[in-house]
This record gives sequence, structure tokens and C-alpha cells, in this order.
Amino acid sequence: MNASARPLVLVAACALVDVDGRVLITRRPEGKSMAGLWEFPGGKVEPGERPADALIRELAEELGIEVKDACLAPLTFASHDYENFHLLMPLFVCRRWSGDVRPLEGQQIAWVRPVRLGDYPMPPADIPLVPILRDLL
Ligand SMILES: Nc1nc2c([nH]c(=O)n2[C@@H]2O[C@H](COP(=O)(O)OP(=O)(O)OP(=O)(O)O)[C@@H](O)[C@H]2O)c(=O)[nH]1
Repeated sequence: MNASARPLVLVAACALVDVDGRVLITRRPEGKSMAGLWEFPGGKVEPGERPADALIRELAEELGIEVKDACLAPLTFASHDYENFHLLMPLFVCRRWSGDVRPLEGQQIAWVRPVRLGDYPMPPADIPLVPILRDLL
């Protein structure tokens, strides 16, 4: 698809960081696009929704945790041309939430030191985020 014809898709995602400084990544299940790749939890922002609210909703649905707006800080973003859409993905960081992280959608999860993120195959949009996370977290 011609780059200028690609719809812009807004996805809010999060680097959840635990007390040991490890970051949560989740594995895209079979049957989805880019199955098997590791990504940051989050999802598409619905029309009329604020990115932070979309993220809070997705973190509750996917991982069963409650995150307060004040505990989300902007970290960086990804902007990437996929074949059929352009992905714009603000990446927030969150170090405080309530509840235990549980993979509610059957997804594999991993808590990973930022220096080891490169060991996990990720979607192309996420690759430039890895050195940024290593430097900022
Ligand atoms: N949550 C999340 N999505 C990402 C990341 N990197 C990346 O390219 N994406 C893409 O952003 C979109 C997020 O959509 P989604 O999570 O709400 O929905 P989905 O996987 O069911 O969508 P899809 O099956 O239509 O691709 C997907 O196309 C996904 O591949 C990431 O780190 N986290």
C-alpha cells in the first residue's frame, strides 16, 4: 500500500517495571498477526478514548491489574510503517499498580531486564524501542 494511503492506527502500550527493574513483555498468541513475537502490553485506542484510558482498560483486561492515571508517565513512542497501516504507539512507563499480574488471555508473559530485551523477537515497530529502554530505565 502506498505510504500516504495507509491509515494511522493509534496503540497505547506500557513498560511495566517491577521493583527489580524488570520489564513485562507478553507474547502474541497463535492466530493473531505477528504471532509468537514479544510486545509491550496495551492495545488500540478506541475513537473518543484518551490513550492513557485505553491503556488502563487494556491492562485490566489483559493482565488483571488496576493502574491509576497518575502512575502512567510518557516514556517514548514508536512510529512505524506496516504494510497496511502506520502504527503510532506512545509507550508509557508504570512502576505502580494494584493486583498481581496474571495473563488473563492465555498469553505467555516474561519479566525481563532491559539489557536482555534484545533476546526476545519483537514486532518491527518495537525494535528501535529496545536501546531507548536500556538507556532510560
Ligand atoms: N500492544 C502492542 N501492540 C503492538 C506492539 N508493537 C506493535 O507493532 N503492535 C501492534 O499494534 C497493534 C495492536 O493491536 P491490538 O493489540 O489492540 O489488537 P490485535 O493484536 O488484536 O490486533 P490485530 O490482530 O488487528 O493486529 C497490533 O497490530 C500489534 O501488532 C506492542 O509492543 N504492543
